[in-house]
Amino acid sequence: MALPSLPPIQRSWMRCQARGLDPATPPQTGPVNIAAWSHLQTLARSSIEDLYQLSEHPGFAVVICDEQATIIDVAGDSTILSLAQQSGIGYGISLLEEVAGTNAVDLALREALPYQTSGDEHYCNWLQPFSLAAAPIFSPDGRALGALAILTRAEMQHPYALGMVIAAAQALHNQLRAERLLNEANDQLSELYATLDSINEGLIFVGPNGEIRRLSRRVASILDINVRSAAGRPLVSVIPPPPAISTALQELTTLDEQEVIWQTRSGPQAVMCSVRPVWDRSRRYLGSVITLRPAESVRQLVQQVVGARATFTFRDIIGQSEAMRQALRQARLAAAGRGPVLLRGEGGVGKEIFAQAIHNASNRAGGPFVRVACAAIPRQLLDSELFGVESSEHQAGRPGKLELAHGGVLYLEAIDALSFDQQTNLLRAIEMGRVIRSGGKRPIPIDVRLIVTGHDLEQLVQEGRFRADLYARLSAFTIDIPPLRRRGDDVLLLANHMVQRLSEQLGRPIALAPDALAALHSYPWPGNVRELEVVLEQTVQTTAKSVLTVHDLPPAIARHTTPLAMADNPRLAEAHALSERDAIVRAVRSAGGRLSRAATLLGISRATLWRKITRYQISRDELRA
Ligand SMILES: Nc1ncnc2c1ncn2[C@@H]1O[C@H](COP(=O)(O)OP(=O)(O)OP(=O)(O)O)[C@@H](O)[C@H]1O
Repeated sequence: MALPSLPPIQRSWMRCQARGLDPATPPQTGPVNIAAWSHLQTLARSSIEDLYQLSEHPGFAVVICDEQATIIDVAGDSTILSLAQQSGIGYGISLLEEVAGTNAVDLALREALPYQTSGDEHYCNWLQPFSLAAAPIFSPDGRALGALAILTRAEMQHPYALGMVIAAAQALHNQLRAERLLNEANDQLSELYATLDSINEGLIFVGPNGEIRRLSRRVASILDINVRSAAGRPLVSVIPPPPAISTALQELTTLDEQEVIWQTRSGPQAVMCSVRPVWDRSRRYLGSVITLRPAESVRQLVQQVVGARATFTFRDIIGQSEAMRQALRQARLAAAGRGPVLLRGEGGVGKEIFAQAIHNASNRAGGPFVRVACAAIPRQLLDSELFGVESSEHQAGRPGKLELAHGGVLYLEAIDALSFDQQTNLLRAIEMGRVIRSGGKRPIPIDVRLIVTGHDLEQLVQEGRFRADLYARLSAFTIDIPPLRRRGDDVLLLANHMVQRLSEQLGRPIALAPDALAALHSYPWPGNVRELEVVLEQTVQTTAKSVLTVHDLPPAIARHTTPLAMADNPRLAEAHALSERDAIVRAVRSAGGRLSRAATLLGISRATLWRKITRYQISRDELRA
C-alpha cells in the first residue's frame, strides 16, 4: 500500500536527516552565478522597487537568490539586516537544502512554487530566528532563474509577505518576457533594415509632418545625399521632392511607378518613384513610404522583360544564291563595323532578320535590339515614341526608344515616315550621343547604333523631303537584299526549311511533292519570303495530307506550274528528294518504327515506303532516333 505523500517541508526534513546534516552547521557560501546576478539585480532593482520600499519598513529584508539558491542581494532595514548578519546571512551564502537545511528559498526553487517557512520549520539553527517567504522567478520559457524572498523575524511574520513576493516575482517574469519580446522585435527590425539596405530600391519613410523617419542606404547613391545627416530632418530641406511626389505626400495619395526628376547635388536625376501612404489600424496616418529606382535600371529591366532582344543570327538566314551570298558578305562586314546601316529591299525580303543577325554578330550583341515601325505610328506620336517625354507637373515622364536602345541597336523601319524635324532631332541625337526628351531640356547620354530601312530615300532627298546629311550618314553602309524571285533555287531551300519547321510544330510528317516545288519555284513572289511563309502555313493548315501537291497550293501559285521534268531540273529533284526523305524519317519515327503505320501516314503503300527507304539509304538508327 502506498503511503500518502508527505508535505514538502516534512519531506525536506527527512532528506536532511537521511543525509546526516547537522542542524548546528553554520551558514556556508555557495557559487555565485555572476551573469544571473547582474541580470537579476538590474531587473529586480527597477521592477520591484515597491518591494524594496516595503523592505525599508522595520523588520523587513528582501533577499534575491540565483538558481543555485545562493544569495546575490539582500536589502532591508538596519535592524533585520544586522540580525541577519549576526546569523551569518548575507551575500554569497547558500540556501541550498544540502548545506542550509529546510528553507522556503530551496523549496521554491526545488518545487517551482512559492513557499513560506518560519522558526523551527527551518532545519538549521541559524535560520530558526527568521521567517522566509519565497517565490521562484521564471524566465520567459518557464525555467526558474532564481528566487525572491522576504526575510523577517520569526515572531514578526507578515501575513502578506508571501503574496507580495509572488506578485513581485510575477512582475519580474513579465519584465523578462517584455525584454525578450523587445529583443525579438529589435532583431526583426535589424533584419528588416538589413534587407531594406540590401535591396536595389531606395526607400524613404516620411513622417506625417514631412520629416524623414527612415531611409535606406541605397537612397544615398540614388539621390546623392548623406543618409546619416538626413534622418530626422524635413525631406524638403534635405532634397526638395519633385512635384508629383510632393502632391502625393500632401494629399496622402498613392503614386505608382512614375518617372520623376530629382534635382540632386550632381545634377538632375531621373528616378522611378512610388509613394504609399501608411495607416494604422484606427486609420491614423503614420506617414508615407517613397520607393526609388534609377530609371536606367528600370529600362534595363524593361528590355529584359519585354524582350528587346534580337533572336535571329546569320545561321538562320537561308540562301545560297549568289545574290544572297553577296548580301550576307556585306552584312557580315556591317556587323564588324560601328556606324549606321541602311537595309534596302522589297517588303518581306528579310530586312529585319538581317538587322537582327548584324546586331547579334556585332559587339553590341549583349545590348538591346529595339524596333520601331515608324510608318505604323502617327507622326505626332513619333516624337514621344523616339525621344521620350520629360516628366512635369502635368505628365509622367517616360523614356523614348532611343533611350531604351542604349548600348544596343535601334532598328527603324520606314525611316522616311519621320517628319523633317524628327529627322533633325534624330541626327542630332546620334551625332551628339545625347537625347533630349519632348518638353525637356536635360540631355540624356545615349550610345545607339542605327539600322534603318526606308523607301526611295534618294528620291526623297532630291525632293527635299529627307535630310541630305542624315541620308549621307545612313547610306554610308547600304545593303541591298535581293527579292526572292532573283534568288533562283533559294526558294526551294526556304520552302523545305519552312515545311520542316511546320512539320515539327504540328508533330506530323509533311513534305512537298515535286509538282508543288515546281510551282513554288516558278511563282514570282511579289511578297517575297513572308508571302512564301504565309502560303505554306495556310496550305498546311487546310489539308491533313503528308505530301503536299500542286493542287493543295493556292490557285494563283498552282497556275505557275511549268511542265518541268525532274531530270531537267536537278536542283528541284534534289529539293524534292530531301523533302521526301525527311518526311519518311519523321513518319517512321512517329509511327514508333512500324512501317505499315508510317506508310498510311504518308499515304503510300508499305512496299513503296520500303523502296524509298532503300533508295534514300536511310539507316535503321536514323529511323529509330
Ligand atoms: N533568308 C531567310 N531565311 C529564313 N527566313 C527568312 C529569310 N528572310 C526572311 N525570312 C522570314 O520571312 C519573314 C519576313 O522577314 P522580315 O520581317 O525580316 O522581312 P522585312 O524585309 O523586314 O519585311 P518588311 O519590309 O515588310 O518589314 C520573317 O518571318 C523572316 O523570319
